[in-house]
Amino acid sequence: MKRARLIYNPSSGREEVKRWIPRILDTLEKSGYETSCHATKGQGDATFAARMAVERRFDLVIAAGGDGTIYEVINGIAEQRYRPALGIIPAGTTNDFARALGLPRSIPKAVEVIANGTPIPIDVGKINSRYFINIAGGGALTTLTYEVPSKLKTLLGQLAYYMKGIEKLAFLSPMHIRLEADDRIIDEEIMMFLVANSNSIGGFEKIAPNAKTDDGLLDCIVLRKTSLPDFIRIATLALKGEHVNDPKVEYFQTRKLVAISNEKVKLNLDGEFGGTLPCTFTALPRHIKLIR
Ligand SMILES: Nc1ncnc2c1ncn2[C@@H]1O[C@H](COP(=O)(O)OP(=O)(O)OP(=O)(O)O)[C@@H](O)[C@H]1O
Repeated sequence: MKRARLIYNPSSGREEVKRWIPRILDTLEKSGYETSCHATKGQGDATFAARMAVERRFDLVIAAGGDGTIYEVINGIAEQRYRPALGIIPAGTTNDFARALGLPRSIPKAVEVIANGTPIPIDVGKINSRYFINIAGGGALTTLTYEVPSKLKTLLGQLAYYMKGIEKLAFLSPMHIRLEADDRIIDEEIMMFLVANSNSIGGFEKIAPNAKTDDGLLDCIVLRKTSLPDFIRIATLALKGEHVNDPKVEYFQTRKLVAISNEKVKLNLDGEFGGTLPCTFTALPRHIKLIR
């Protein structure tokens, strides 16, 4: 039998994944996987567990949780020479990456996909010595995702993010950042920059409309200095993917992006705190095999 390691975060989303474990194990067994489980205990544990699964040569690693759990699992696998196939069970609050890939958001259906799907290569973003699979960013509002307490997400789901977003709007301010891409340099005050591997970010499904998870490119969105009303107007356009034509927005694709600032710009990697600038983003083309 093939061997699978299920790494699940019992605190993700509405804390539902635990009750599905017997069903998950049963479905995987029927499709030929002998599966063992690891429940994460806190920050960094999913990375550690994924690294162990690589060392022990598992055929498949399944990340069950939110985008933060997937991020941690990716960071345990991406740097290794042997990289098991990856399965995703979306059990978080926003589940951006699962949404971008069109994976079912119901836990039993997602397990069926893992049991019967095929491994497809996908790109991974590298930033200094860390990895991200969906989205990275810096500047105003990008600290939002890791500032929302887990308990509030359990209680309110995605609404918890919107509440925090509204609270943070009052403190919106630009930062001077220099961005060096393959074909351009932006060196000015900006509100935020995003570097995307997929088109779904924070529940907005058209924020990087040309992004593909296997094109070896990073999709960058830069929002220039704006007033609060302009910011809200552009966020509204972003719901329909129309923000990319706005003069305040620069949208481009690149293989590499260098970001530098004299200010303390915090980075967000797949929703988690990822250190501060300076940094270099690169795309690792088709680096991980994802079952879908
Ligand atoms: N047993 C645990 N108890 C509390 N927190 C945990 C536990 N295991 C992992 N974590 C933390 O959970 C965070 C990741 O949560 P995850 O992204 O999976 O779910 P979420 O935050 O509900 O969903 P989303 O990212 O979609 O909003 C990580 O910061 C990790 O450190």
